Amino acid sequence: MTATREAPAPTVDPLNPKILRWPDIGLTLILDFISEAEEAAMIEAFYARDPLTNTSDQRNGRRRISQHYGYHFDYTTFGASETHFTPVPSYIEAILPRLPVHDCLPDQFTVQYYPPGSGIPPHVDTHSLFAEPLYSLSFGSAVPMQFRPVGPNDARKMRLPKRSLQTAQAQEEEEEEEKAHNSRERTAITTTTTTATTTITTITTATTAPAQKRDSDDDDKGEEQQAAWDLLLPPRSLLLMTGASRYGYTHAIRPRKTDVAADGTTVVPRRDRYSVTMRKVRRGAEVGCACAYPGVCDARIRAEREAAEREEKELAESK
Ligand SMILES: O=C(O)CCC(=O)C(=O)O
Ligand SMILES: [Fe+2]
Repeated sequence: MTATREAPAPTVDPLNPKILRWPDIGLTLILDFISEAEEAAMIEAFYARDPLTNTSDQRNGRRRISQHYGYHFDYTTFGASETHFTPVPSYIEAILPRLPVHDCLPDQFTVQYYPPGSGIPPHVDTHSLFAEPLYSLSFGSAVPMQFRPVGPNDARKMRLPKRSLQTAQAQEEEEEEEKAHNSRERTAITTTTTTATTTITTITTATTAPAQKRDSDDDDKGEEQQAAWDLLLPPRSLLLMTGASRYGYTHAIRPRKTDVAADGTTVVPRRDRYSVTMRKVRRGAEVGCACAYPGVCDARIRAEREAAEREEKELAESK
């Protein structure tokens, strides 16, 4: 397993020591964003909707479970559905006025439960479909989130003609299985739907046969992986991703049952962790992206593809 560096030192807000910033990449972490009472209410609300009657199975299966609120994503129009809307629970509504970016309030919410051993594969939340600020509110227990600047390998893989569509959960299971088989890994990027309501572009791991020769993928992965670092997300903290951290970094939660503490030796068992991902869905003419990371920008990749198709058609017609 590749050792991961700790997050670079943040800038602490001079007026509020609970606000930590990484201004060069647009990342902010606000500690104690919600109270313990709010946290308890959120956990209760999660189980009220998903009683997990088969809890031991869930735990053994180490499956992430998602609940969706607000506007759903419509794959037929490639935009927000105006008809498919799940009312937003009051415990989420209550925190909206407290969010730091007032002119772009989220309207799509994913509550996720991560039993120990579960995670979310490295991904860049789709650029064109969600507005810039992405929020993740953590509750239940702390977990390290792994950030990694995207590299040429990510861009190359995102342009592979064949993309497999599978759920992030299925990928996680695959990852787990791969680990269990103790095989070597190589990277592959697929476009992934977490559910019918959100899209994330995922950089996932796939297995090569143990006997297979090392290829450039492995080398690329090694290089890119070297730049990865872990940011511990304490319970009740709010993470805000904008700029580079939103458009030009992957983020992931490794599917592990334990983590190594900052001292480098203490093994910390994972506990139940929950999060609320909050995004604003782009609509109509707002769908698109002009970020500084065309390599991993779905809007640019789509435009490239359309241009290539046009060219091909023109060529065929001129024959
Ligand atoms: O659980 C989290 O904190 C992050 C989830 C996430 O990255 C996503 O839903 O896109
Ligand atoms: Fe994400």
